[in-house]
Amino acid sequence: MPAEQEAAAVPPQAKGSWSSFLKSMASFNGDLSSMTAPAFILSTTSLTEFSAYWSEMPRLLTAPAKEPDPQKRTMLVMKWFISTLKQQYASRNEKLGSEKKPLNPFLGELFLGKWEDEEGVTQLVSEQVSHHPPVTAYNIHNDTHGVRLQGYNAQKASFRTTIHVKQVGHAVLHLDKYNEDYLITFPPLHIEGLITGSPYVELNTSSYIIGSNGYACRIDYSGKGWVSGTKNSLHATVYPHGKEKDKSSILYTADGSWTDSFTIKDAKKSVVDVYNAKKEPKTPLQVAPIAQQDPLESRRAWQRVAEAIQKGDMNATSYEKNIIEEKQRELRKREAGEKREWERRYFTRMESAPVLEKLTKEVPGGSLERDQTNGVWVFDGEKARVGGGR
Ligand SMILES: CC(C)CCC[C@@H](C)[C@H]1CC[C@H]2[C@@H]3[C@@H](O)C=C4C[C@@H](O)CC[C@]4(C)[C@H]3CC[C@]12C
Repeated sequence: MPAEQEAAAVPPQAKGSWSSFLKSMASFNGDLSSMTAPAFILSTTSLTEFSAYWSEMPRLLTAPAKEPDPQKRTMLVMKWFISTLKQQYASRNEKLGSEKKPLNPFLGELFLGKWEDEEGVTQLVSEQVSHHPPVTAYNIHNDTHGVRLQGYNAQKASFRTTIHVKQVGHAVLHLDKYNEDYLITFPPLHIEGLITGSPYVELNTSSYIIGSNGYACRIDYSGKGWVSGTKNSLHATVYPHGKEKDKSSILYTADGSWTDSFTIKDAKKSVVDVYNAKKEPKTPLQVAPIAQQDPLESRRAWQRVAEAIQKGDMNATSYEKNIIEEKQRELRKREAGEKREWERRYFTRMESAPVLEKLTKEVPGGSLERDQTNGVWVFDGEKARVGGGR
């Protein structure tokens, strides 16, 4: 990297703090929440909000529920999943010019909202169910089409020339009409552009979608690389369980870019669909005005921190963050004294999860990794009915 190109995107007054940040990464302990980043890279959005990326185009989420053929349904689940990647991994870069460090949610933090469009109402509940390690759980459901997505995720990071993140956890898409489940695993990622001060996410290796209908999908990710390759590329295949390596069993393929467009072909290599991420219309998420939100709701709880970050006032940011952290420490102390755990508002830790366990066995090297997510988390409909409110 030529010296003059180094940290080119870093504001002049932040060059010192960016190089200190890069140096501090050499002793990074893998805990993303404890990473102290310079002000210009801080986001005003909490990780609990990221759960909304799963359904910004409800039409694609509900499409599999309308398809009677199980192979095509699996292909439509694949199409929806790939369509969410741009929002999940590239939207901050596109909107803000670089990836940012999200706010680290506190235990019990909530993010609630809904999408209303021609698909009916699609409801979102996102809750921080664990602080050590940080785990976010979510439930997204559309009763008009009998579609439910629930999942939880944690991140395990390491530093080798850049930040590498392994995602732990999974999501399950359930279709009522076919009583079908699709286990979704998450791709590992790494941060590019760290040296130049304009970080962005690139996805690595592969992730899986395993249907209880006997079909599965593997998505391979590749990026620009040192010598060749194209940014944000993917190659995906749909195949019957156990036939991942058998080319003659491939039912559908998808090739292209998860930030631009990809083409889906059938077994005869005929084009079935071309998805263009730049043209697909999104439905805006509706979130209650801050004044009407529960005190645990993300935008209300972080309001003063977000204002301080926006002003670039680091002293006020630390002061306001400290108030939240102090309150959390007090709560944990009280719970320890009373020998009880924080009561999650919408989710419950499950001792046994037979459907998940069965589908996980179909993922090469798959395991539920309960110890890394403080348990297996499921949406608790009864809790939501009794105390969930909105
Ligand atoms: C920018 C850099 C200097 C700081 C590192 C920030 C780091 C903690 C952020 C960067 C990207 C974030 C990913 C994000 O791309 C998307 C998702 C998908 C979502 O479903 C779950 C959260 C996750 C994995 C974010 C975690 C925090 C990441 C790694």
